[in-house]
Amino acid sequence: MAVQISPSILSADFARLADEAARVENVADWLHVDVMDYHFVPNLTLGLPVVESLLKTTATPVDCHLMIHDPDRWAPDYAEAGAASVTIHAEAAKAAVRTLRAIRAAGARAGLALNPATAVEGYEDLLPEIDMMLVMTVEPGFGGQRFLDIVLPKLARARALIDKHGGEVWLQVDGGVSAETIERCAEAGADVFVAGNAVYGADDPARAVQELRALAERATPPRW
Ligand SMILES: O=C(CO)[C@H](O)[C@H](O)COP(=O)(O)O
Repeated sequence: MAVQISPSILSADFARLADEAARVENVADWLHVDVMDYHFVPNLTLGLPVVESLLKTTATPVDCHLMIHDPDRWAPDYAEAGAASVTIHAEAAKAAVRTLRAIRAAGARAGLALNPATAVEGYEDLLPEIDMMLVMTVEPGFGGQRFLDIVLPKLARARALIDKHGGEVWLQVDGGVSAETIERCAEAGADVFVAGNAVYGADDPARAVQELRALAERATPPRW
């Protein structure tokens, strides 16, 4: 699987989202949109109406990460709106299988996110239901946090479980991903890299995406 970079608009200027999306168009593989509801995480960002507007302004596939209390209620709506990927949190979903199937039925890729303290082993049986696993390397809620390297062994275990399963499940990493940390994530087996501050905090976000991609490609084990 080729390395994919997903800039997080959490670190972008929310008053100029269309322009901010355009700064990485044709360079980034995805646009990562963090939906936070002030219940599942202690921060509030944006919801479905903003995502619907953003979808009209960008050609980059949108990767919605739902950090919300009730993903079972809302996740299918994001897929129906046109998000190409919708990720729900294992800690929040009460009907994960039904919700993941509803995301797929609406035409989007279905993702399952795990907080730093959530064990991947408890979710092995859900691998046939997902297109991507997201391993958080910060506590979700805010951009610009310090990368939690204690999560790297879990990332490697997730890679091993995915390889054992044998399906086409991508492994995404999110939180503190930067030029200093991305190589360790790639070595542990991640193939989709979310970066907020490292992209939108840079003078030239498109160049930052290219540099992150080059670092990840160089560090990706040859088996891909
Ligand atoms: O999900 C998130 C926070 O909960 C963000 O996607 C993530 O933190 C990106 O920001 P940065 O790369 O600056 O850490």
